[in-house]
Amino acid sequence: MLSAREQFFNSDGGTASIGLGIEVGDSSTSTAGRGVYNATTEPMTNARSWRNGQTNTSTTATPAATATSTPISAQVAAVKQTPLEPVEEGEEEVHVDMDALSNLPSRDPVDIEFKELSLTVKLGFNRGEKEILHNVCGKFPGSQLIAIMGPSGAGKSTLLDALSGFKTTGVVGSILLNGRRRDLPSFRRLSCYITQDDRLQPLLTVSENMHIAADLKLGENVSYEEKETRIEDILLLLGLYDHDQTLTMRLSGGQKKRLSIAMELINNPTVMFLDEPTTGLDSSSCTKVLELLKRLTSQGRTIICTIHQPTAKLFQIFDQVYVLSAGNCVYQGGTQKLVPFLQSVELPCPMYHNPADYIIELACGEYGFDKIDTLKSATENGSCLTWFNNPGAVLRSEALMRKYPIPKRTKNVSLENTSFRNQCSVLLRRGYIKARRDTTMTHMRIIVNIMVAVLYGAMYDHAGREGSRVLDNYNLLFAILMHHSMTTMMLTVLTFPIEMTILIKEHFNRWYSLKAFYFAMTVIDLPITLLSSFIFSVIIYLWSYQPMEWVRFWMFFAISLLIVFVGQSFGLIIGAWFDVVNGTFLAPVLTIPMMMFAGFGVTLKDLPSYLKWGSHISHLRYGLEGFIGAIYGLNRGVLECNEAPYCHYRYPKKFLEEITMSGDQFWKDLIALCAITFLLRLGAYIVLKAKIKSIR
Ligand SMILES: Nc1ncnc2c1ncn2[C@@H]1O[C@H](COP(=O)(O)OP(=O)(O)OP(=O)(O)O)[C@@H](O)[C@H]1O
Repeated sequence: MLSAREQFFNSDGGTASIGLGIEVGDSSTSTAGRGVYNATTEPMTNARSWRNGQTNTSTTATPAATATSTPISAQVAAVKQTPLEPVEEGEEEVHVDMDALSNLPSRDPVDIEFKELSLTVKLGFNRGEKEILHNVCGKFPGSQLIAIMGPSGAGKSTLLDALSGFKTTGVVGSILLNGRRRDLPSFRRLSCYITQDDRLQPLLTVSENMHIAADLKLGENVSYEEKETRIEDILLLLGLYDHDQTLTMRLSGGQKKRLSIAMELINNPTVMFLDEPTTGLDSSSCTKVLELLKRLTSQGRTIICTIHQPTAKLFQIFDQVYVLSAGNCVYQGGTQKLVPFLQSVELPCPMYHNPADYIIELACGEYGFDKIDTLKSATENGSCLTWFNNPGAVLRSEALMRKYPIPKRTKNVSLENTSFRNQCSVLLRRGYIKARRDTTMTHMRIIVNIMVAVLYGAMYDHAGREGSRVLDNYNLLFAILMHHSMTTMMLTVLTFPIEMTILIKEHFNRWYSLKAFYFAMTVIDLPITLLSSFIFSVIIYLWSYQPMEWVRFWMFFAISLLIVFVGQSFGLIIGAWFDVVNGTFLAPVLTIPMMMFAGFGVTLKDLPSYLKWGSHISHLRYGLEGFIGAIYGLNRGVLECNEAPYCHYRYPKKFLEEITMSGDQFWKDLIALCAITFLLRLGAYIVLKAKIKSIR
């Protein structure tokens, strides 16, 4: 059976019935002749009533048909009075404590105004630029829930990014906050940005996530009791109190969305930007999330969301709507004023048609592109305030500036709310909880190291002391290098992009500085790196019968550890800049030249002179040389020869000569590996910083 909308568009030019008791005319360009709302008709608020089949099947709009349906005003009142949708069968009941809201301090409203705002992006080398927003204007009054709507690709997220300050490159035009030019660092202190995808730590419980957020956002000066009270209040308010011990990864989509909001509410932002908070949620969860946001505006918060195509019921929850079409504004004003606006431009909304759907259809150009121009000129690309709920009450810039002055920026004060020391210690705590629970990163690393060591041990049993198996031992040392280098590098390449998405959100919302993140990430990984490398080294060293001298073992372990660090740092650089797919391709490809320059297949002496430089940058070369120094250097004595009648490399010196290594380069190799690790770590930090900058 065709939906009402499909029937509407399937009409073949003449008068067609849409099965709702409405007659429609030529559906392609004109609305003339249709049943339409007039300025005095209230918009339909509960689209479900007709979508669920409570429709009149007669083919003409009759007074009787409308009289039998619930009066629209009654539906509006019902929607407005019901704080939460009744819980349907099988649906989780959300316990919301409205009193908790009163414990959150109120805020002076922040009014956002933008004028002649354009945003241009670069399309890449030699491919020019593209303007996404075209001189749009607008005004988002304080204490309101505002929807940015529009067809896909209209520029909703881009506008949100520009207004929140998430994107600064290519933005031209002015953005005013309570009449004053936006000072981005000050504004970031007042606002938060909640991304469309829930970038949450999956292995932490709701309570742990909230405590980490509180410790990072409120700092040491707020007492533990105060933080507890605030967390409790917010969890009660958002209906998450009963789930505080649930792991985040086990939460439903709606709960995750609410947790994202809860975590940002901790420091009570005045302006909240949410990118598609309803995407992926069922209609009941959508309503709950939007109603919660609506409640939050009552304390002075301005909440701006992008939304695709809300149902009539969701649309009604918003105070104001800003509709974009291909980077231009086609409507700005109250949700209740949309129908009268459409009528004023002679594009009346068909009766029983969700006005939100209709304006999107117009914005898509479904009724002709000339209609988009009409709408754009009627709204003056966002400058027109006529359709605001109460245009007379919208304060002018000068009045706003006096009434609600935005706190000025204090020079040389960092953006984060807490000290570097506090950020590091909280991030280390979070890292510790994650490491304890993360079976992939922690347990598997240990298990894989044990398994590979056992496998190598079985294959190269006795190779370390036997004169006839020196070449086998040489192969083993190179295989160990490859294991240390590749496993850690690939693990980082695969896991860091996920961490990166969380970092981008939290860093933008001023939870911590990049330095603190980087420091904590480096430190938190040390114990597991040390442990897994140590276990590996002990097993393989003993099983392959390497020389039983402490000094040689520590030399062997030191080189192993440094190779792990180099591999990790290399993985970090790749993981910070590239996505998983490209990173997985690039990491092994970049390792191959390092292998070639290691002096393993082709001795260093035989490398062509024009390729010699390669051996100086290859960490595998220093690793191999260091291993050889540890195992065959330090004037090692004559090897046993039990497994063959003739042992060509019984004298280690002979072997060293053959592979053109002196065996006394250990300290040089150690220093070179330390230097490479340091440079790569520094490089990874710079790449990470550049990546974050490039996104913005
Ligand atoms: N960095 C970029 N380079 C090139 N084009 C871009 C870039 N960022 C955005 N765009 C383009 O700008 C337009 C608007 O993108 P935006 O993500 O703001 O749309 P949207 O309205 O939020 O869409 P959706 O609802 O589908 O998320 C799209 O055509 C998109 O392809």
